[in-house]
Amino acid sequence: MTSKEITYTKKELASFFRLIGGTFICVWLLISAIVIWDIANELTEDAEELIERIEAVHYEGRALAKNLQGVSAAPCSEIHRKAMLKFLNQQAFIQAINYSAGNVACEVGTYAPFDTQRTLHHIEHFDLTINSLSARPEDIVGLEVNHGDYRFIYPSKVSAAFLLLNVDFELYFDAETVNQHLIGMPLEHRYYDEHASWWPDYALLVKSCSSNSAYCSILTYSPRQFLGVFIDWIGAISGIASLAAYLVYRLLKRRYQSRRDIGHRLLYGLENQGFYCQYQPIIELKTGKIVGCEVLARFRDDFGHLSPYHFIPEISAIKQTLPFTRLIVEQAISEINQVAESTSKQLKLNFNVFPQDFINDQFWAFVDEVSAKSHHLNLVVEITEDQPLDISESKRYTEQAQKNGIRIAMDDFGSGYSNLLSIQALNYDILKIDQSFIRGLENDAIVSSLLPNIIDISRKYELDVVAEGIEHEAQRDILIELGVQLGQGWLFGKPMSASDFKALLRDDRSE
Ligand SMILES: Nc1nc2c(ncn2[C@@H]2O[C@H](COP(=O)(O)O[C@H]3[C@@H](O)[C@H](n4cnc5c(=O)[nH]c(N)nc54)O[C@@H]3COP(=O)(O)O)[C@@H](O)[C@H]2O)c(=O)[nH]1
Repeated sequence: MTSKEITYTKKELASFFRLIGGTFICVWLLISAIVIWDIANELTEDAEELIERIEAVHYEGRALAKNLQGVSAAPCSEIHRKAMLKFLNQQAFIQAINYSAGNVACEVGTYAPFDTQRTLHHIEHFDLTINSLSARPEDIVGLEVNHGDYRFIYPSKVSAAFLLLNVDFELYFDAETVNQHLIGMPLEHRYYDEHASWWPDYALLVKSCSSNSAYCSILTYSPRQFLGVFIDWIGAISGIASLAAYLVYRLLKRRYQSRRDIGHRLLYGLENQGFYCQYQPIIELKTGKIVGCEVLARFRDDFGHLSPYHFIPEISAIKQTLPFTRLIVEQAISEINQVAESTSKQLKLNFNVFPQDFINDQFWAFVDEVSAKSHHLNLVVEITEDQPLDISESKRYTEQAQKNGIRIAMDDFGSGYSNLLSIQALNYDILKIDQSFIRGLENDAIVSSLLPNIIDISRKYELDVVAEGIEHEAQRDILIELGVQLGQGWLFGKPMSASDFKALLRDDRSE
């Protein structure tokens, strides 16, 4: 994985999930609008269809009645029956004609007697009788229409037209003087008996009136039906959305976890200002004068700070020592060169190098390049022998660096692999005594008893000595007595920002 792929922080994850939530709500609102629009469309079509059917029945019955009234033969005579049969054959819907007046009765066509009859209202000399209109189409027997002494029987498929899908409807006659309910559920009575008053009567209502006649229909979609459709949609969408959200969550979580991994944090930090510099003053012990500083790298990101003891070995493990050192040194030179310039001082700038980079041409090419720009600085490369050094290789680079005015310090002398052989072979300029020798110096700690010998060695090899980790004045005084020229430690200042270091330099009255 490259560092470019690792881009998720806690904040980014939160905004990502907000985005998913927002998208989900928007999609849901859009779908809701589409569903409502679709249901309203369907209702309108059904309402219009209902009107068309009732008009077709109305006109056919009316025309037939007119024709039959023109037959002058005696009711139920042979001629009358033949005429009824002839007219019946010309009808699109009517299935049977029944004549009944006084004690004369006859019929033509196929006619199944109705079990129950519900007579609807008288409209324009028309009596509509719906028989067994029920919610189940297979129960419908038919539709019976009365006109004077004639009765027309329509087949069940015509009645079925009134049983519109799954919606509540009302068909009514809306003439100037009459407003007559025909079939269906009268709107004004709907739900009032069955439901609590807070429950709305309908969620959607569509009205359609004929342009040829006074028939009108009203179709409504009850809240329950509406809810049912939504629940189906919610189920489907939520299922898909939950699955998608879960997959995205897994993906982000995996990335987030890998992002928390220290190696990834450091890689990301190298490209995104995760590292910054602090400076610890280096002091001339006798005078207290600040002669320079050591740059110490720091790291922080959205997950918090990491100690150098934690990230330095990791930088080495992920093979980023050179890019890391370049980043730190470039930043330090830029900041401290400015400090030196503004305080008119020539300063030592000590920086640490990994042993594996010490024998790398690229590293030295970089040092040459930056030293040319650092006019107010004397660069000191500190090398820790926490890994064995290839002495013969290192010698070549040490000599070249020294020719270029760069001084070489052995860091943390007395710890790691640092040894006397290396001092002899590598021609160092400076020896930095590890702080373990300074700790307890004022109390005659055992390790401190080695100090005079270390100082003798440094004299023998003409090395400057810097004592690290000086915390107390007593330690400083003993070191001065032993002849140590330079030192650093909390007594003089903890690692600090460039601006604090500048302020410290300005306050330095030791000169
Ligand atoms: N290759 C690089 N190594 C680096 C770099 N920056 C830091 N380091 C190495 O990390 C180790 C830990 O460093 P740090 O936590 O910054 O500790 C240093 C000082 O803060 C600390 N110190 C200084 N004075 C005192 C003191 O009086 N008391 C006390 N208890 N601690 C003190 O000691 C560390 C000094 O570091 P060094 O002189 O280099 O030994 C450490 O090994 C750093 O080298 C980097 O940029 N590159």
